[in-house]
Amino acid sequence: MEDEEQLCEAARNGDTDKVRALIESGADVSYFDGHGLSPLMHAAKHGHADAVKCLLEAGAPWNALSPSNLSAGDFAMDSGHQEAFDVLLNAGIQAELILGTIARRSNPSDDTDGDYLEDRITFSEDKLMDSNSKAIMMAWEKPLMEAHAKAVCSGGKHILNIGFGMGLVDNAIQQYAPIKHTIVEAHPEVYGRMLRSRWGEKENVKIIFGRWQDVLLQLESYDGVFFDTYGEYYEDMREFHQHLPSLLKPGGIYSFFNGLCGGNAFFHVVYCQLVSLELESLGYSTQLIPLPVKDCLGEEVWKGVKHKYWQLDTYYLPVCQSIQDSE
Ligand SMILES: C[S@@+](CC[C@H](N)C(=O)[O-])C[C@H]1O[C@@H](n2cnc3c(N)ncnc32)[C@H](O)[C@@H]1O
Repeated sequence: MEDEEQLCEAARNGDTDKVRALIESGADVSYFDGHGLSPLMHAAKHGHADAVKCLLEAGAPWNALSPSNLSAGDFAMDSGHQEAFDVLLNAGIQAELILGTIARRSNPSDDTDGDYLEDRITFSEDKLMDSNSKAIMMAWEKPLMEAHAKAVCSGGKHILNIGFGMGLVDNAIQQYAPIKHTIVEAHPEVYGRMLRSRWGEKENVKIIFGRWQDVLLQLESYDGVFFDTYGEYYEDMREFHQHLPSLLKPGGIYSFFNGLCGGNAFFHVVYCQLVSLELESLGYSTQLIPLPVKDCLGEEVWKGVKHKYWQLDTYYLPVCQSIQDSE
């Protein structure tokens, strides 16, 4: 048997001494066997936390995917192996904190947002699409947007929403009769549609047309802030978070669309933790409220949509507030 096949077998059996010896003799830790599984996936699937540690230390990629798009962390999670899961989660968080390989902008000149904002977009009753048939916003998210609106409106009557899209969250925010409801929208066609549907005439609404990055000086402090843009990266959201201390009043609530890595359950957990840690470093606590979404997401929803941006059964709605306020 090849060294790598032996490595998979040792990982599967939790024989850490053998795993170590094979690595020392040069076995490739990033090998995939005939089923497309790596030694790390075998160790994770069988809950051998020590073997998982050993393989990670030897450079096994924590985020490699099997042919069915599962990572080692998914295998540990699905089989209920908490210790192996925790080791992988920690490895994922550390790696993403340093490298940000999954959701971060890899090339600073790759300005997707710039392109998107110059694109033609298509409106229909149940979705808003970009020129590449990718969904900017979809009607199945309505209950989620209603829950976000409820959360951000619970802190007071001055509300800021970044990204109008289909106006689902803004319609829901209006139900709470805010004194002032500010909406920032950057796409000219979305903005045009807002004006045609008379959003600009509502007494309590102020529309600011432009990228949030470019209109920060026009913003004030709010009791509730919601962030949901499109065509941006995790890095942009992190940048937005740097402004929270001036955007959010004491006692205010912040929430954002939590679509981070919505195609893979384990990567999503990694990013939920990562964003919570990053917000914590800015002085905010994050509560993630689980909302089941399986029932509103049949296959037919995605007809004609190129990228299925959400594939998980549960949505975790973030509710963030200043740690001082929550104490
Ligand atoms: C996912 S949609 C928002 C959906 C909205 N939450 C709803 O309930 O319908 C994202 C919106 O953000 C806008 N957008 C994208 N980048 C932006 C930016 N940098 N600043 C402000 N708006 C932006 C897009 O044009 C789009 O209308």
